[in-house]
Amino acid sequence: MRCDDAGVVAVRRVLVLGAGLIGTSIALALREHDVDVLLSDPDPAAVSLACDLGAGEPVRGWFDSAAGDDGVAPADLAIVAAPPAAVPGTLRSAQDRGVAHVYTDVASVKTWVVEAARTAGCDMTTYVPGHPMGGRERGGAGAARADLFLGRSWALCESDKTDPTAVRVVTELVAHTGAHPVRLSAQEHDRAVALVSHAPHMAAAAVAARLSCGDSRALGLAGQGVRDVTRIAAGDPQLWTEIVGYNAASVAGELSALAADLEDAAAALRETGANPRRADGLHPVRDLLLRGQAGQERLPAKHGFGRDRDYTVVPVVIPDEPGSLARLFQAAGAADVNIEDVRLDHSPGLPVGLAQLWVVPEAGDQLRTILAAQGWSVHA
Ligand SMILES: NC(=O)c1ccc[n+]([C@@H]2O[C@H](COP(=O)([O-])OP(=O)(O)OC[C@H]3O[C@@H](n4cnc5c(N)ncnc54)[C@H](O)[C@@H]3O)[C@@H](O)[C@H]2O)c1
Ligand SMILES: O=C(O)C(=O)C[C@]1(C(=O)O)C=C[C@@H](O)C=C1
Repeated sequence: MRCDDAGVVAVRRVLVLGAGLIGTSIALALREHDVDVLLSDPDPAAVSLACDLGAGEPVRGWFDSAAGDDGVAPADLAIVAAPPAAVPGTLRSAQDRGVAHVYTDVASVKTWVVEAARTAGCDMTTYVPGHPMGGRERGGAGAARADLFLGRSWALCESDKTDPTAVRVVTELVAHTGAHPVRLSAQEHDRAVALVSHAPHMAAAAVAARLSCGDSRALGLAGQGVRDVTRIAAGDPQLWTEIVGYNAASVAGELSALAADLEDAAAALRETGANPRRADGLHPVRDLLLRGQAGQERLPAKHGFGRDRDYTVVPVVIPDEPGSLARLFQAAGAADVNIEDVRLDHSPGLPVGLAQLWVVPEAGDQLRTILAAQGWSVHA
């Protein structure tokens, strides 16, 4: 790490402890800034996949060479990217071995993690508790993306014990990922994420859980609405049980308020079902819908100074038959267009699906023209 006269730090070497979705995504973003990244994980397959994806180099064995035992200098920063319950122990062990000058974590809950770290005897001066507000419903290194945090908020929950240089180092990390640092206390953080992340996750799970009772004909009618509302319900139940369990009181409060709103709406609908002519019967329903619309409008489009990487989406209707997606990819490849991302929507029973190809804007028109000329059903 270099620190100039103005106190600006340069992070050169980072150790990522936990090569899953978040650890590998951070590593990929750091590699784009030529930061040296070492990766470690109790699961060797996770490290191997992350390294193959270009996220960095493996630390030999679990912590081996980063421990300083064999003369390797401590990293500028160690990032604990493990599930919340594992953070305090991993941090303490890393600090005991002196693997880095500064430490941070990415756990989705902060009050419990910080208290547990303190109780475990961690050095709180070099530790900056953090939480990037970018993620996905799929875990593991295979789901990692370098741009996962672009334009997102990244909570930093330092205390008055935290060394200001440590905060500067972690702020530099956040800047490398394209995220925007938001400084707040661990308690403020946990109340905020109960509202904007943890309760929404439980609500999505509740909606998705209803689908497990639906018959397949009903599910066959599913459009984009239910997919939008339930996307995050695909997240890892083990991880999310930990997350909401460590933020229990705040999440419970949000869920009770949500349940009360839904119960009011259900009561009004029951009443309307029984007395369809009562003019004011649907007032609670309309009120909830209006408040819902107003709440949704209050969400900032994106936070911070960064802009999401611009992509053009090319929607193509493809037949639901073996090899059609492969042929579509081949056609894009032959047109020399790189597919940055792909989304597939397909309702069971329908003979076609919708493939949405994400490409850089300058390639969009070219891809549309070439695919259409080859007979693909390309849409605007
Ligand atoms: N998934 C999200 O959208 C999201 C977003 C922001 C923050 N987070 C937080 O990031 C952390 C990691 O979540 P993820 O989604 O990357 O999960 P993940 O399952 O993709 O990866 C977690 C990795 O941690 C490893 N691990 C387990 N115990 C460990 C230990 N003691 N030391 C080091 N590594 C260990 C696992 O082997 C796994 O590879 C969690 O604390 C989570 O709360 C998740
Ligand atoms: O976009 C998603 O898939 C997420 O769920 C990301 C999300 C969230 O916004 O709630 C989930 C958990 C995190 O701790 C941070 C971000």
